Amino acid sequence: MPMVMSSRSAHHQPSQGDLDLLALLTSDSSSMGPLSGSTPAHGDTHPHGPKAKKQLPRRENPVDALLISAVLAGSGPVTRHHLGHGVARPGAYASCDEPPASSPSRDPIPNKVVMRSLQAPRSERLRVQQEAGAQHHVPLEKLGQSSTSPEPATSPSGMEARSPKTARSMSLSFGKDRPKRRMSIDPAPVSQMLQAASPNVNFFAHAQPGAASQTALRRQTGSRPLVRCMARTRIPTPHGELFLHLYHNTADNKEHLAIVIDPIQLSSEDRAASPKGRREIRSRTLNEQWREGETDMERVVRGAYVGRLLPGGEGQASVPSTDRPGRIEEETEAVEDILPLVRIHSECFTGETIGSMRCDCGEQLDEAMRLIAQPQPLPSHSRQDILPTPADSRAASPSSSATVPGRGVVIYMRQEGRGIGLLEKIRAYNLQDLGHDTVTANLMLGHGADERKYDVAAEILRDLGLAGEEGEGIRLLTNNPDKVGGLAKEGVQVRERVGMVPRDWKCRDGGLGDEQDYADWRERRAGVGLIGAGKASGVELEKYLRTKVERMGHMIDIPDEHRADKQ
Ligand SMILES: Nc1nc2c(ncn2[C@@H]2O[C@H](COP(=O)(O)OP(=O)(O)OP(=O)(O)O)[C@@H](O)[C@H]2O)c(=O)[nH]1
Repeated sequence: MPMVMSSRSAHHQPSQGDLDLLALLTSDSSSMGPLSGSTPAHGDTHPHGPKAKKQLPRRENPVDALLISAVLAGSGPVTRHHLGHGVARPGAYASCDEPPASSPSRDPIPNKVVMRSLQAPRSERLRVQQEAGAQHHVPLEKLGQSSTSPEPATSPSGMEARSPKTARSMSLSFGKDRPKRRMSIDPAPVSQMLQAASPNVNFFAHAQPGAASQTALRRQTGSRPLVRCMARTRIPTPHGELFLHLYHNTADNKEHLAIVIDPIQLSSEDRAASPKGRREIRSRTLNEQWREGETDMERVVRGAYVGRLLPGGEGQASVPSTDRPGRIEEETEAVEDILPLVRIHSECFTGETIGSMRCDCGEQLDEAMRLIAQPQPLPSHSRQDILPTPADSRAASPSSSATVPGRGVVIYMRQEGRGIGLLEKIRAYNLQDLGHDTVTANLMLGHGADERKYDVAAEILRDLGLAGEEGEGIRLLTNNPDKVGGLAKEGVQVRERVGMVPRDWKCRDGGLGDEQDYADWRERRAGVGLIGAGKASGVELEKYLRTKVERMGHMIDIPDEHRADKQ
């Protein structure tokens, strides 16, 4: 109901209209006639006549007569929206449209009913909020030192071995001119800054949306796709701590991953036990400065730090050099070291997540991580006939002086179903249940036997400094000749291939000893899912493995008892 009150007299004599209105509103009757003698409402140019309302709608809610009286006795033209602050007294908020109470144009009104608003208008509250925010706000450049300052030419090598000239200690909270404060003290501006810096879409799509521009990006680098490590974080696993890296690229919209096992980055014991001159496995694109004025806090949150982060964030991590991250510059003499062990692993939801035993993908992922994390004999001490024991794999540091901490990476490619995707793989499984093998099922669905490509994986290796262009090269964990050829074609130096033997075959043919070894394996199971778990086995797995060898040329010998002609 409109509550524009009739004009009031300066002495607060209620008009007849006011009294009529009061009587109407407080009356119990539902059949009142038109108001008699009412004066027009404020601003209303139509006197009561044929056009005037014959009846006012019945109010369902009881009306507080005292409230109405108070308004009538009070101030000037007021709507109910302004009711709360229309009657000014010092300390209350004045009517929005009227001059302030101190204005000489306003007459003091004796005996006015005082109605104080406990809440300021929204605009006023926002203004106060902003002022308060500004007082607590720390400029972005103060949130950690800006990364625009020149980096030392030398790069840090790790948390304990770092020298002051190679690594600059970092306060995660504030600049040097302020006393150190924990970053949790002031979360609001930090989160604003981090949210503004968040790359929540594909980096390359964000930078230049559209397929055409992605093609243009590729042209800039020849035929090679661009990759960028968007973030990295430490993950503790049954195989030790590792760093998970997430990549964007220009070739597809998938988020490929790199699981980096490089214990010297996190453990001083492993660093001491490693050959001098061992280079940390770090992403070049992650370590780069991404924009002018990027703060240390932004870099830390995306994982571009050296060392280990601790609660409070102070004193342990440092910002890496952007030119040659992770190298121990003081070491000039080349010292013999193991080559990084690399696995290019293709996503397999069924095998890795729900424990399918149609394939050995889950076991392979676990086995690859286990093998990379194991202490390794130096090449000159290499004893191919001795396989490390499960006890070795549990040990945090090398079990003998002839071994050094392992290192390497699993590149986890989102190429589900050998590149055909999960939907098509599920359909292929139904064909397999009808008796076809994995290759035939793919072909029947109109796919290639294997549709994977290795260009993005090669670029990720290059980004991690593992493509071998600077002399090192890798050992590749695979039985698949296409992987070796695919990476070599992309310029990766594969110095050695290391076979992946299914655990079931190892246990049975004595390669790992006997069932007792397998029992040990099960014992060390500490993770959830298949990581840290045992072996996959079963008739369907046997068939799958045989197909890989017999139809896809995988370079592994089928044990006698598993050959089809022996069954
Ligand atoms: N299309 C199809 N893909 C499968 C099937 N079983 C597993 N995969 C996929 O195969 C990929 C693993 O590749 P494999 O050929 O088993 O092994 P590989 O990686 O080429 O070879 P290795 O390096 O020796 O292990 C994963 O992407 C799985 O999702 C299947 O029956 N059909």
